[in-house]
Amino acid sequence: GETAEVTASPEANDAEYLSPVSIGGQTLNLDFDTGSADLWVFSTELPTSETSGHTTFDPSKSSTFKKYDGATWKISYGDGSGASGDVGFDNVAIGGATATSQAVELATSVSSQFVSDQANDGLLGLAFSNINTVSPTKQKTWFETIKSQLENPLFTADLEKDASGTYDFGNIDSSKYTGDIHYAPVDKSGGFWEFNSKSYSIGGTKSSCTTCSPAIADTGTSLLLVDDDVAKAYYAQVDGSKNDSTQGGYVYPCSSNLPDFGIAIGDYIAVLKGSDLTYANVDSSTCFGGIQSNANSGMQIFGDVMFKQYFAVFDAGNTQFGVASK
Ligand SMILES: O=C(CN1CCCCC1)Nc1ccc2c(c1)OCO2
Repeated sequence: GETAEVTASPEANDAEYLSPVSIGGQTLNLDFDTGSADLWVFSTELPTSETSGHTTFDPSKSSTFKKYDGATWKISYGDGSGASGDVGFDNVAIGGATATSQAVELATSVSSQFVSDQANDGLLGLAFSNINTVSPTKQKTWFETIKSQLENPLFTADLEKDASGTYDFGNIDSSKYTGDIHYAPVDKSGGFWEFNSKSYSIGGTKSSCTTCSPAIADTGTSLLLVDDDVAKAYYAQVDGSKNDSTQGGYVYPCSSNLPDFGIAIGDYIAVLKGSDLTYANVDSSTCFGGIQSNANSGMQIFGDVMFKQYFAVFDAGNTQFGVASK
């Protein structure tokens, strides 16, 4: 069976990580997103006013591209961004592994967030295809298309703080983590890599929260979006912190010593170091937290803030998600 490895390069503030993907021989830099299941790209079908700075996929230049007549797609993300367009099939290669006849969704419209993010040429969804948005027939993700060719039906994420990391497909590279991998069973019925998270710790003090929302492992989200009462409890321990609506969340003096924050991945508490829980500067003395409220959306979203501190295994063979120290 095959294995494949690809670099994941951070944008400013580690807001997102981009990886090179070859589609019909054309290489675009895509955001690998375990929180969605559409593979869509900036394309020559977009208005040129919206493609400045982006690499666009040109189906007319691919000898292997096949149009999927009548199929369309339309996606919107939790941050309010979105895109839509039409569909075709092509050969899609990542790190030397090629999925043939992979559904490739061509954008004919993208929201302003994507127009202005010139490093991002589209998304590669790694969630489950029951949430793919192609109509009239949902399409498989790249991972689902290639899974049967892989040595093992899994992939791993090793994202780094202000440095390039890797995604690996088909194998677990033991040089990338230390100690044990701690797994939680995944409920994939909602389409996400979803698991229970019924406790947390702040500065080493553990709390159980039987009413806490389930969590998803989401490489496409920068931050850690936790239930509102948990975010409140965390920042109650940070002097001078406040939930500032103009900044869009909790801010505090950059001189603060942030407490460690433990998140439950099933029965395992992964402790995130407080020293790595600041996301960005708001100004020279005010900082924006990596932990933010999910506004009680009913889902906790464990994004890149977690992946930068823990090696992650997305195991479709056993429908489980695991983390290990690194
Ligand atoms: O939207 C995303 C991630 N998304 C991945 C694809 C690119 C655009 C950003 N995350 C997200 C998920 C839930 C949210 C949220 C953001 O803000 C409030 O709730």
